[in-house]
Amino acid sequence: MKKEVVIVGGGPSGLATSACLNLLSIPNVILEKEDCYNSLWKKRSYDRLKLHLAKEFCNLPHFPHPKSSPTYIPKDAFIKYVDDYVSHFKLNPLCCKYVESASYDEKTKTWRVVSKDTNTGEVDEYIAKFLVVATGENAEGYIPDVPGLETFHGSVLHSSQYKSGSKYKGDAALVVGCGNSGMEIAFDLANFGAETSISVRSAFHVVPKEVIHMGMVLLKYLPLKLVDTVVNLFRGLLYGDLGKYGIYRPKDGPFFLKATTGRSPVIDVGTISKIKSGEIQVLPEIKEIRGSKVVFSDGKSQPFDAIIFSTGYKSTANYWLKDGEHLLNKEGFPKEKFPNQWKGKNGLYFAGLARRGLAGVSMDAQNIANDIKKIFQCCCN
Ligand SMILES: Cc1cc2nc3c(=O)[nH]c(=O)nc-3n(C[C@H](O)[C@H](O)[C@H](O)COP(=O)(O)OP(=O)(O)OC[C@H]3O[C@@H](n4cnc5c(N)ncnc54)[C@H](O)[C@@H]3O)c2cc1C
Ligand SMILES: NC(=O)C1=CN([C@@H]2O[C@H](COP(=O)(O)OP(=O)(O)OC[C@H]3O[C@@H](n4cnc5c(N)ncnc54)[C@H](OP(=O)(O)O)[C@@H]3O)[C@@H](O)[C@H]2O)C=CC1
Ligand SMILES: O=C(O)C(=O)Cc1c[nH]c2ccccc12
Repeated sequence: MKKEVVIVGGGPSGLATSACLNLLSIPNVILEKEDCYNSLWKKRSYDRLKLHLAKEFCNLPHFPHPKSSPTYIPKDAFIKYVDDYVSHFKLNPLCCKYVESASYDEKTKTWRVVSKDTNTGEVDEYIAKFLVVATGENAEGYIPDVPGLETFHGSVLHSSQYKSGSKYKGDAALVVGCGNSGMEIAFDLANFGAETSISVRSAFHVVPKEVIHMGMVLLKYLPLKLVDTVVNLFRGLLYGDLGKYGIYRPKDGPFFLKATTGRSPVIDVGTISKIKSGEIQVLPEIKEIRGSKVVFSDGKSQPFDAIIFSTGYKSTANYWLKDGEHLLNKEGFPKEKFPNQWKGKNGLYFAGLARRGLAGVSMDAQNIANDIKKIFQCCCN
């Protein structure tokens, strides 16, 4: 099948890019491997999830969140917002289309995209001038290779499979990893009456959402380092020194780290108060597993009924994008740094790989559509 633009991935990035292209009357198709679009939010996130950033920082292009919605939008309302986005822009993502490969043909100067229908096994081939990689930063859950994991007697899952703590009441549950997922899942488990522990490997920032909001607003007027100083001041006043609870702060500030490494500060949903009260136990790095016991880096061990690996995600763009090594690093992210990371070569684009959340998704979609429009006009005139 010949298409002008093939977009791989029907999450917010793919949908936003398609909407921007539709507005410029550029034909495009979205291929999504799951049986629904926006699958991360619909199928791979926990029940109590809310947007961590205020809604003004989470708009998709040309479609602000309704005035009536709360500042911090719950998961179901965000799913509805994306459903409304799809209806409003008359998007038509093709679901159950798993993209197996995409390669560039120098001779014809086109992309050849091969997809397989996950229901029928039918293979389709698309030939396109432009290819948009929109498979996301969170395409696959990552679980580290912990020695002895296969011997564990209890249940093991990744944070993307966790829904709620309701079935863990009374269980000893260990959360590994203290990013936003781990810290919120630990809070949820404790709320549902699990005996909860969290394993912490390195230093991280933890900040209340109101302080992050203040920081995001200040960033419009003040230099980043100054904003970090103000944020750290508030954080210190609100939490004090968390070192005695096993939580240490990185040397660089939260917004500096976000901008330079993409690592988000942890936005506290109440976990710190449960750590301070002893309801959640902080443990060091996990070293190995022996049956029901988990051994930590300080040599101590404890039995657990369940381990929830909240150890992050992997981009999978490298798996299916052939000869992408010169543009993608081995983690599957563009080598080019923000703000130039969205544009590849030969009509290749990356949407949603800037580590800047939904605001980054929105910028990428608009940049990509406008760039394609420019090239499209040149070719057609
Ligand atoms: C738990 C969680 C909470 C988050 N909360 C926020 C937040 O509050 N604010 C914020 O700004 N950001 C947040 N993020 C960041 C998140 O990355 C964005 O919200 C958003 O979902 C990114 O959209 P995306 O389309 O780039 O990626 P995704 O939503 O991951 O969509 C990618 C799509 O590509 C599909 N796909 C993958 N591989 C293939 C293939 N080979 N063939 C076909 N289809 C494929 C996937 O099935 C998926 O549907 C959160 C992330 C997580 C994990
Ligand atoms: N409501 C919201 O808005 C939410 C947003 N998110 C966002 O989704 C994205 C993914 O978040 P998340 O799922 O938390 O993943 P992250 O990548 O942010 O965090 C992963 C955590 O796992 C740790 N880790 C990784 N490998 C190991 C290992 N081998 N041993 C021990 N610890 C390890 C990391 O520690 P180390 O620093 O040492 O590598 C880190 O603490 C982020 O951008 C996050 O902000 C997530 C949840 C909710
Ligand atoms: O939820 C995330 O991880 C995001 O990437 C959203 C985001 C974009 N910029 C930020 C600055 C501080 C905290 C979160 C974000």
